[in-house]
Amino acid sequence: MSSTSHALLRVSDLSVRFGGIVALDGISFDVRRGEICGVIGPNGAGKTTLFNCLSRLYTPAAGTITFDGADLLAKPQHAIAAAGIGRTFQNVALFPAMTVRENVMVGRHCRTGTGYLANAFRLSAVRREEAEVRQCTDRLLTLLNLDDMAETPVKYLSFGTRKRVEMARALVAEPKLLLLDEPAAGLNHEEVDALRQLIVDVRDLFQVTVLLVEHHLNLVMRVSDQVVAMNFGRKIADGPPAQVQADPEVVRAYLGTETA
Ligand SMILES: Nc1ncnc2c1ncn2[C@@H]1O[C@H](COP(=O)(O)OP(=O)(O)OP(=O)(O)O)[C@@H](O)[C@H]1O
Repeated sequence: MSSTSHALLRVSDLSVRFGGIVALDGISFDVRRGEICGVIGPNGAGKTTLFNCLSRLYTPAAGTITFDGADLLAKPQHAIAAAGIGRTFQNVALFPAMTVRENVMVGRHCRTGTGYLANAFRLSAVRREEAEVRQCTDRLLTLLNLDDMAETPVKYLSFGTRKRVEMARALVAEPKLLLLDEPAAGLNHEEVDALRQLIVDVRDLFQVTVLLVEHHLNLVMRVSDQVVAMNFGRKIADGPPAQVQADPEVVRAYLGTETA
């Protein structure tokens, strides 16, 4: 089998324009199953635009995205989680007054099937489903060391711990691909170190493929199997971290740019 046949995600010739600005200019890359892929690039390179295409917030002007053998662009945004893509947000998007367990349970919503009427009458199928959601959630809280704070409202937790809760909420839906949007933003040095370990543990435990868009070069280089470097909407390098870091075009793109 060729290496490309292992691709869970294939981005081909993707282009996005905002008026006269070309935010993505024919970008292509594959992400292989079970791997951690980091996307880097200086400010304005197009990382967020790419991320927004993958989570179906934007529809590109041209190009295709194939996820798990199917056309991702044919799916509406609300069908993404059920299709097997989970995501976290740059500015943690949890319900602050709800407990850790409640926040994580919300993430299972896309895997539940009972409808409005069944819920209104609390039929036995609903009770069975609730028990199953609770079981999945508790298993995940244990795996991510969140047991002790299951009943704590999220607003009392540190930013680093909230990121862990967000990761748990994405994972409870059993995604095949986890999209992490600048997970290191706002974290201190020790928290970034813990995050690096968490990303590796999550990949190993859940056998999930990870794509992270990140400014923190040190984290990306240490955690990724593959790094895609972008500049001005184009891919300038793609390969193992050491190779991408040493690439003359990547060095040029970052020259004079703060690299965390
Ligand atoms: N909604 C928008 N309307 C107009 N232009 C946009 C929009 N979003 C992004 N752009 C432009 O598209 C280009 C790519 O931006 P994008 O935010 O994707 O880059 P980035 O790599 O994520 O940058 P940063 O690291 O600063 O977040 C930039 O020139 C940006 O100004």
